[in-house]
Amino acid sequence: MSISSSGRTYRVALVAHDAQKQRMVEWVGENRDVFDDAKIFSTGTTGGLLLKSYPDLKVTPLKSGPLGGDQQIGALICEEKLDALIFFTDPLSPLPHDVDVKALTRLATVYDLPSACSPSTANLIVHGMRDTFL
Ligand SMILES: O=C(CO)COP(=O)(O)O
Repeated sequence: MSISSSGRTYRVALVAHDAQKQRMVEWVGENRDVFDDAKIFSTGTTGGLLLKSYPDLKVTPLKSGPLGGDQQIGALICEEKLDALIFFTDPLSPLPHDVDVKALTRLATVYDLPSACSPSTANLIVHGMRDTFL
């Protein structure tokens, strides 16, 4: 059964910091039933890796995170063009664009967008996606 069988296409942002990128690729692979027909927005490097592993996914890669990609995803949240944000963050490394990361997660809260910063919480969101959209 496809995600759009409910008549709606799920719109999700998938973002991962470097130390979490491999986990993100694996996690998407584990949840292909949810993502096969979803409209996916990603920061540049994350999106490139997802497309390399799964060329048939509908991924729109934006700018790389440190070059404004987080802010582009934040803009999509403000415009209410996303249904969820899955952002595998790296809590153990300093980042040059930490303020952008904070702004992005803050906007997800401002707009009460379902969001997850780790795989276990992301699993709960895809569980909900299956219930709502499959
Ligand atoms: O830095 C990021 C999010 O803050 C991710 O960006 P990339 O996917 O371009 O590495």
